[in-house]
Amino acid sequence: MQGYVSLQDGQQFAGEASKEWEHPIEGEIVFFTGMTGYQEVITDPSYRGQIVVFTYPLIGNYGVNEDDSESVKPQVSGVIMLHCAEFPSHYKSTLSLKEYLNKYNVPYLTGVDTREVTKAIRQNGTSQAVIANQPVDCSDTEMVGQMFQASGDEVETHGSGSPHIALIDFGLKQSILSVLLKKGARVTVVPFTKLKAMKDIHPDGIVLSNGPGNPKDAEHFLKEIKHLIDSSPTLGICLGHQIIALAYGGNTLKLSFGHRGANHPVKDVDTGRVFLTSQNHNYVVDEGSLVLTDLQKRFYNVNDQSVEGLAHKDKPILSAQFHPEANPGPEDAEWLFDDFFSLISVKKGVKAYA
Ligand SMILES: NC(=O)CC[C@H](N)C(=O)O
Repeated sequence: MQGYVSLQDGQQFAGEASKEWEHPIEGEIVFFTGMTGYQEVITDPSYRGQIVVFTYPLIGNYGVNEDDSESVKPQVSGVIMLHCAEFPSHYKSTLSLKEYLNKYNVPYLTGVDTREVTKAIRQNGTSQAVIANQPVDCSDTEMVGQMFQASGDEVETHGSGSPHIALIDFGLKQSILSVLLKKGARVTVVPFTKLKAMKDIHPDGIVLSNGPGNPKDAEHFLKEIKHLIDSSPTLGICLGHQIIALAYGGNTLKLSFGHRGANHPVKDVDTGRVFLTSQNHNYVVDEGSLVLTDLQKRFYNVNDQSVEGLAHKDKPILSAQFHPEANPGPEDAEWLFDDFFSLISVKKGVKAYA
């Protein structure tokens, strides 16, 4: 069955539809350049409300497994591929990608010239788009804020180790929780809408998670977040990093087409080291706005020089626009969690956590 993805600027791209849809499906269209990692991308809550174009021509060749999801179900609004493997091959695979997407009713197109779509997004910027069985005029569709749909509802504690981390959930990836537990921490996940619970938690450190949408959607929570992180070692990841910048008086801007992939080079201003990172973001901290704040640039993107992380001038606060928890992508930046744990130990006056 014929399917189309229509962009807001009027461009349309044809492919094979996964089924006949009752209604057109809207979303913000973005592209991901990694060769692998489709399961993590599709289930990452930061992609909520987005239609993801996979630029690598063959997707789904190792299937979908029980271990690699970043949340309990797919989060994307739609998927655009050139080829999607019918017969995956991997010892862990339990479903083909098509079976998985169909199981959760996620609309997808195959047979689309994904590189042409990517060129269109690169030329005109990220925009709203529509998937349907016919070309659609979507010039007046508007982006819908997703932050309130992506985070969990309950305050939950995992593990029994140390330090005790409060992980503020804006739509968190399971990998952030997994890395913290792997490093021995006890983690209390606190939905960002339940910050009042923090008064009974007394964590040794705070992690602000990733999440979907515009960081400015969290503006009503900034005062409370600043109050919490002012007195606690803090690590912000992706949306969490952007929220730290906003909380301390900085600004965020929208990139033309975002960074999404598994090989984005980042330079550490402190050490001069360059390392490869996993990324997924539309927004960045406006470097010029940092002069008005007590934050300084700690990392930057080697490709476009944009801000990739911050450190507070006096307080134990660190942040990364990239994903130190990887998944998908390289684990080269996992040491950032160790640096964060060191900030906690210094604050507590002990040598280091295991
Ligand atoms: N992965 C994330 O946390 C993404 C942050 C934010 N939604 C952005 O697109 O920039």
